Amino acid sequence: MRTPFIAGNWKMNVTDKEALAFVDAVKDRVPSNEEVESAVCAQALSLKGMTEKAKETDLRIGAQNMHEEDHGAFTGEISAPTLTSIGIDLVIIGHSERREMFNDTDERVNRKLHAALAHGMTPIVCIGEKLEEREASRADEVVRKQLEQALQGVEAEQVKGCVFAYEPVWAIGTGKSSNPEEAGEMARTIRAYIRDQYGHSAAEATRIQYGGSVKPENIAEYLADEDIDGALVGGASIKVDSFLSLLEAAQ
Ligand SMILES: O=C[C@H](O)COP(=O)(O)O
Repeated sequence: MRTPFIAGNWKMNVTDKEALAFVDAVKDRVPSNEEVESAVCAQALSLKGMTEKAKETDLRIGAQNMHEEDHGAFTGEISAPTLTSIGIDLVIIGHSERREMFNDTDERVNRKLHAALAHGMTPIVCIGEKLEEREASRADEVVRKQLEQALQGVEAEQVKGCVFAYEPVWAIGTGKSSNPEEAGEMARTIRAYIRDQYGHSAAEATRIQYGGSVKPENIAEYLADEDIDGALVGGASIKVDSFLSLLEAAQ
């Protein structure tokens, strides 16, 4: 039985002051990790302060991205050793916005995934098709290829600790959520791929989130599917009440 995992991805929408106030407001109200795991992924600047406030609570703080190298001349980037040194062990990798706007190619996603695993971090690996790919009936093929490339050289034991977020690009921030049946079918495609490549126990341990216009009103429909183990939520994770409602619906 996989514990549901609800992660907020605030993108660039929450200031440091707001981020700290959010942690203060939710930290004693999130469910226990045995029931639902909860996390928020914030801008890098806020991570240290948030982590200090969330210490000894069941709210996990994560990064939205990191560089694949441990150090070097990469102005403006943030590394896994820097993140782990302040207690961050959760990171989103390959979000479609980064794939689209910041050159996160499949190859870089793979390198970032290796870096996260090498530093003992939990990666949330984002995969998902664009609208034209779904309309051309290529969604499965696109997602399988993203998975195959992201996981090059990753061992079965490591796959167990990965979280995969299926986020159809056309459903992100648009209010047009994927219907829960289609999202469930894709979660099964992802799990079947992992079973074929890495075996039954990796497939059973891996958690698969759905992301794309998830809200308190629709999250239960996704979580009702036995292959959807949580959600990666953008807009609806920013307000305290909305975030807590998402967690409540997952309990
Ligand atoms: O990472 C989260 C996704 O991009 C979904 O964003 P959204 O819930 O605002 O559609």
